[in-house]
Amino acid sequence: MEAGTKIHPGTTALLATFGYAKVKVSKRPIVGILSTGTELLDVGDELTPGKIRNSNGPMVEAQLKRMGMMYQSYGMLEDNLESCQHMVEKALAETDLLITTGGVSVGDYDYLPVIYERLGATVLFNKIAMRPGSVTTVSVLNGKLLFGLSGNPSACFTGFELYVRPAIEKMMGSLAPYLPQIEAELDEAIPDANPFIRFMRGLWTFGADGVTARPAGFNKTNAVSSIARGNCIIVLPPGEHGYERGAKVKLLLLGSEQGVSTWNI
Ligand SMILES: Nc1nc2c(c(=O)[nH]1)N[C@H]1C(S)=C(S)[C@@H](COP(=O)(O)OP(=O)(O)OC[C@H]3O[C@@H](n4cnc5c(N)ncnc54)[C@H](O)[C@@H]3O)O[C@H]1N2
Ligand code: MOO
Repeated sequence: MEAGTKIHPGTTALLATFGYAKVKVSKRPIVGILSTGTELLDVGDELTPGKIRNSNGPMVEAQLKRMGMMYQSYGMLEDNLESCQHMVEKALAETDLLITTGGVSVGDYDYLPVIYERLGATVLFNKIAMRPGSVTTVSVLNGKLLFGLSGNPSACFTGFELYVRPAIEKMMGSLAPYLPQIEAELDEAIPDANPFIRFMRGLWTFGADGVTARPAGFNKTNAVSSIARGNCIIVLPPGEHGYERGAKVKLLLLGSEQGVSTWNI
């Protein structure tokens, strides 16, 4: 088996068959997660005016778990420059890479860009011509990557799958770091046009017409329900027109937790 091959039940069986009880593997990096925002409440807290429960922290943890990764959570922090900087420094010292959510745009209380500057981190990019997740920022300090994901849940989710996931896979020497990609037909029109490439939470199915896909519900950047219902990301290239039903699109496939109700074999 080639170095960089993922060990799954089939490869485990092959190794066992040929007498390999132990093999050399890549070390899994430890990932730090920090959610920022004065408006954030813990999952178990009662909602109060102007507050919102922290869904990004648990979501990113679950995205890492789905990849089989280990993580260290640094919880939530209010938008306070000193305490956020202190926590970023602590987290960087204790982990191999750090994911932060929120506070990365141009608002008065968006402190991550200032923290990167104060720490002397090299910003690799701080704007991407895509929707959602345009504010996704990646910097590097002493060889450690800092992923500044958007606070908006759909943008945070997308930023993880498009940028964090392949980076972690590469760190482990993976030969196939990107989400699997297939082609499908839209079974619902997406009428609005967008000058930027869009990565839409979608739902793919396999039926009489082959593989078809549709948006997984309300698809705004602040939406959480479409992340919950989606099983793929529909890639919509930029343009002056929307997409008709039947249009061919590319899909990036997410985990396969969602089964089907019946088989038609
Ligand atoms: N002048 C400009 N303003 C903004 C731009 C721009 O280009 N120019 N881009 C907008 C875009 S697009 C996005 S996305 C947001 C992202 O800003 P941040 O990443 O700094 O995120 P926050 O402002 O901290 O939060 C955005 C939104 O998400 C909610 N949030 C934050 N953290 C969590 C969490 N852990 N769980 C659930 N929800 C969370 C937060 O309450 C806000 O509603 O910037 C735009 N502005
Ligand atoms: O980064 Mo913002 O999510 O493009 O919506």
